[in-house]
Amino acid sequence: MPNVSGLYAITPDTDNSEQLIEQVSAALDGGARVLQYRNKGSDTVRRLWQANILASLARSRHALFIVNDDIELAQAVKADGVHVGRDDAAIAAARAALGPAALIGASCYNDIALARAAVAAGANYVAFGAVFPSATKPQAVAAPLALFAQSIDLGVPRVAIGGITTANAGQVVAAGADAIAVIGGLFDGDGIAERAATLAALFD
Ligand SMILES: Cc1ncc(COP(=O)(O)OP(=O)(O)O)c(N)n1
Ligand SMILES: Cc1ncsc1CCOP(=O)(O)O
Ligand SMILES: [Mg+2]
Repeated sequence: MPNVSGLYAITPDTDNSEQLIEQVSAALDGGARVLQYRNKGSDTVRRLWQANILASLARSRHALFIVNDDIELAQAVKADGVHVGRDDAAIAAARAALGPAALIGASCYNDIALARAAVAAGANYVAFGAVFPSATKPQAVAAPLALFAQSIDLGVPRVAIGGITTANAGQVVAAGADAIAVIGGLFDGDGIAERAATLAALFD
């Protein structure tokens, strides 16, 4: 089964679909290997429309497409998988709905025991964060980079998230993260393809 590694782009939450498509195309052109659709603000119709377009964009670039939180939306757009956190569906429920081939990612915050439980429950990758303060999610719990050295034996890819930029991503990769999940540090401002290429090259 393909799994997550390298640059993991997460979409900014927006109703502006035209701009979103341009931004995501640039991130994929730059080398993002995984794309997560994360939208908590738009209505159901727009979310379905955006997710469908982004799923085909990701597919055309051979990148994995993951939907945040929403199992039904992941099913509707034939996503590669879903990402769930503590306020979302249980891993077992996601697996039951999406089947054995789906990629299920689990947020584990700063908690290795939670990561071990997530793997035991069938998660295909885990995420630790926020590894740096995040303007996108300022209330996120702080997670030390040491978690990556401590979780080498987990047996699934470990994704870092939170406040990652081209300036600090090298530290995260050096700490042992298998992938870096980025919103603001990738999508804020012009030059998305260039930033994506810089971030992706850290895994070469
Ligand atoms: C790759 C990745 N890691 C962590 C999260 C955060 O998930 P969660 O804790 O459920 O918070 P929300 O993103 O739903 O606000 C993620 N989405 N992706
Ligand atoms: C969803 C999420 N979970 C922890 S931090 C975060 C937001 C990541 O966004 P950014 O890369 O802009 O800090
Ligand atoms: Mg969530």
